[in-house]
Amino acid sequence: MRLFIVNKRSGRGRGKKVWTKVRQILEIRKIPYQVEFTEYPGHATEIAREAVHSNIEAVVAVGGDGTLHEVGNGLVGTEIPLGYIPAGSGNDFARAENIPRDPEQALERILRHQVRLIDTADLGGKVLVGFTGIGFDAQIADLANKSSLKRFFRKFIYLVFLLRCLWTYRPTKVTISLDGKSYHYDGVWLIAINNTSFYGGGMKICPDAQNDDGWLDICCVKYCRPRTLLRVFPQVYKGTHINHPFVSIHRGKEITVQSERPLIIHVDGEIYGTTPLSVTIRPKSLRIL
Ligand SMILES: Nc1ncnc2c1ncn2[C@@H]1O[C@H](COP(=O)(O)OP(=O)(O)OP(=O)(O)O)[C@@H](O)[C@H]1O
Repeated sequence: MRLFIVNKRSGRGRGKKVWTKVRQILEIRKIPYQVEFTEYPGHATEIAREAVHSNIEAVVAVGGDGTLHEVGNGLVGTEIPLGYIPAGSGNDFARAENIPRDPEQALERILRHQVRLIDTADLGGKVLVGFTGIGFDAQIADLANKSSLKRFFRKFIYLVFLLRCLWTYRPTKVTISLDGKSYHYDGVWLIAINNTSFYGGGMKICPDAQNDDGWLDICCVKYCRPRTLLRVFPQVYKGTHINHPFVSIHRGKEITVQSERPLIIHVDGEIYGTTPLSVTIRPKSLRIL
């Protein structure tokens, strides 16, 4: 029996539509299932944690990267595999894992039940499944999520706040420690610490990141003027931004980020807190389908 954890609100209601389609297929094909709907932030983790003690063969997250993150947090370190049917607006984990956006095809992949072990990373309490952003990008995500203009601008809300923050954001001094070695950077715009290559709805911020190689990839953007950042920005969708001198790429297993002033952090697309941050890789700690 598979348990589906559905965030009906994900993707501005896409979660509900996707689940209706998945449920129809399960019923037509007489495939037994259980379903639980999330009612508040953190609920998906609670449901997944409880499922670990029952006779469930897989837990399937239906939602965006936030829902995947929460279910992953409930299953990490256990024998129960995580399936994913993307229904969010970003769907960066699905992009990295080549999980089809079409619910029927995504379900087909789950039913094949081919288990793969992936890395996660410990943040001291929570676990990162896909990606983390610190600084400029997290600030944009925070403002966009809180904004009442969200309904009006929909997915373009990030672009609106990107343009606004470009002229108001204050780059700062940051120290990144990687497995004991420290890098001091001034004028830092953002630091991404990624297990998978994508974030922000298709930005290939750490193009070489692989979630089963035992490493976390880091992209640090620093020392550049807003105009330059804006000019180079489209290249992040191809991953070619890494060739610019103001972009530094690193890899590490134990990473700490300290900054002159507290910087906002997002983890798998949801606001997590502020710096300092410590991240430690947990190799092959999550089973996925
Ligand atoms: N019933 C609910 N009401 C309010 N928030 C919820 C509810 N259920 C889940 N959530 C929260 O909604 C957050 C966002 O969900 P999710 O990431 O799945 O969708 P999304 O933001 O539309 O997609 P994406 O992250 O791909 O853009 C989750 O992290 C979760 O904490």
